Amino acid sequence: MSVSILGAGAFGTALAIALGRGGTPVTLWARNPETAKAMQESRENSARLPGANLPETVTVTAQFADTLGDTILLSVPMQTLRSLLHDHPELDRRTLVACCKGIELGTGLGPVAVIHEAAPNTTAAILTGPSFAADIARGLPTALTLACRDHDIGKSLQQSLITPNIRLYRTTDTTGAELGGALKNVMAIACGATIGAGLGESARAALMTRGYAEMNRMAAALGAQPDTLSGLSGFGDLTLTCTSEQSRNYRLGLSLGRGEEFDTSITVEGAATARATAARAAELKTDMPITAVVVALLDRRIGVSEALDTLLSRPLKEE
Ligand SMILES: NC(=O)C1=CN([C@@H]2O[C@H](COP(=O)(O)OP(=O)(O)OC[C@H]3O[C@@H](n4cnc5c(N)ncnc54)[C@H](OP(=O)(O)O)[C@@H]3O)[C@@H](O)[C@H]2O)C=CC1
Ligand SMILES: O=C(CO)COP(=O)(O)O
Repeated sequence: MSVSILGAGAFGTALAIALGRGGTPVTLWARNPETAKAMQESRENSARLPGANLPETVTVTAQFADTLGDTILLSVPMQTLRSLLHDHPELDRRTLVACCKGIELGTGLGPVAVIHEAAPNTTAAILTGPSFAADIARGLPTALTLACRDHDIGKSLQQSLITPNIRLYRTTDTTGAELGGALKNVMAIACGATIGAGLGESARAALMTRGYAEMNRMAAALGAQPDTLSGLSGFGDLTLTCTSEQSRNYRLGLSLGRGEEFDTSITVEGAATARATAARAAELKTDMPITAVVVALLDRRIGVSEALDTLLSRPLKEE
């Protein structure tokens, strides 16, 4: 069994290291030939995941034709997933596992739905849940969710993708799994902004809890199974991302709260996802006040204190 990983960013590289360390032959595809050559020679991704060595079982290449292994993981940012599939029609008719977390701007779709649209003869799955690339690469223990609507293919992927430090739980609810991974990033921006502005940990706990309720409302509106969001892909990842400075989404929030600039070259999925989700929520007439406030913060239409005031001044209701 071989695995190909398309996208040699922090997460793709970390997954390659974990799988390769477990003895699986891995081909890691970087779109930039110079990046691929440097990684293949130095056995490190110095730009995105410095300090983690690639095992001998991992080959890095920019030749797309070399990357069509038994199992294909797509580890590119959400807003580039459709163009990757469009540029490589040979990915159709295969089993593809999305490793990205987000909602597509313009369509309001998550990764599995985008794969189904762009490569209609594909079996799509998603690997999601709480894990920082650096933790995976260091061999620290993690537990993730593998979601695939086809039960048998999901079972086989679960077997192929476990590693000594990645334990996988399985579900057929791809809608719930992809929503949890996408929306927790929006909540992490809100929580980072709250802490950055010095509004305190009590406010963060309130935001996480009400954010979780908001995530569940959207999940219900889109037909997800009611308990999926209480698992690793929802509650688990929300907890990790809203409380750790390792999270880029949380760090963007911190910068907003402190009134500092943030490096726009860093992948922060929650920004586009907040906008895409706010638009989808309006269509579905689903109340998502924290998401709306995050969009207003990102657009610099309001500051953090005003954002919290907006949330606290909403009509009183039952929990
Ligand atoms: N980092 C983490 O801890 C985790 C990340 N994820 C998710 O993984 C996904 C990827 O994030 P991450 O790896 O961290 O991001 P990075 O910013 O580290 O890397 C993104 C990678 O995607 C590549 N890329 C961008 N656009 C394209 C494209 N059109 N075609 C091919 N490759 C492309 C980039 O290539 P180039 O270098 O040439 O620009 C780069 O290698 C995100 O959805 C994220 O939420 C999930 C769990 C943990
Ligand atoms: O998804 C992640 C942890 O599960 C990584 O979070 P960030 O993209 O915010 O760094």
